[in-house]
Amino acid sequence: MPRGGFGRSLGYALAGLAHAWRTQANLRFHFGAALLVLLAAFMLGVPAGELSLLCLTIALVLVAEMFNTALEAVVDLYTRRYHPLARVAKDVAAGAVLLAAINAVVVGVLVFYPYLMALLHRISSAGGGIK
Ligand SMILES: Nc1ncnc2c1ncn2[C@@H]1O[C@H](COP(=O)(O)OP(=O)(O)OP(=O)(O)O)[C@@H](O)[C@H]1O
Repeated sequence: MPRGGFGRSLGYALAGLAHAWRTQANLRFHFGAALLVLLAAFMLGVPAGELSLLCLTIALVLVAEMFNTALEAVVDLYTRRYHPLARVAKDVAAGAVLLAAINAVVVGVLVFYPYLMALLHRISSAGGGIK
């Protein structure tokens, strides 16, 4: 049965996601790290506002990775030979992913720091109580 415009577009978008997932080890790594971060946030009781910030930050990294993959494909479509502009395009796209990843580390430290400190404090207080 032929799909309508929206169904077709959704299918293409999902195919793009599946292709990136299959071919990009970095995307799988970032996704796995994101799941661990979200799990830790739930366990530490990080509230919804800060959880949203973490989700936005994670999405920024994954979206940058997807655009990097798309740009690599376009460059490779244009030329497989060495070209200084091809290098610039790929390096700048990779730099964008790096920036997003550095931002994610900074946001992660800022969000998790007080919760980790509180947890350490609780653990050390409990240890003191046992003596
Ligand atoms: N056609 C080209 N001309 C010049 N330099 C290129 C070209 N293709 C790749 N490079 C250089 O090699 C680097 C790696 O390119 P490549 O396409 O292998 O990206 P990658 O990040 O290794 O890909 P993937 O994300 O699929 O692992 C680029 O960042 C660029 O510096």
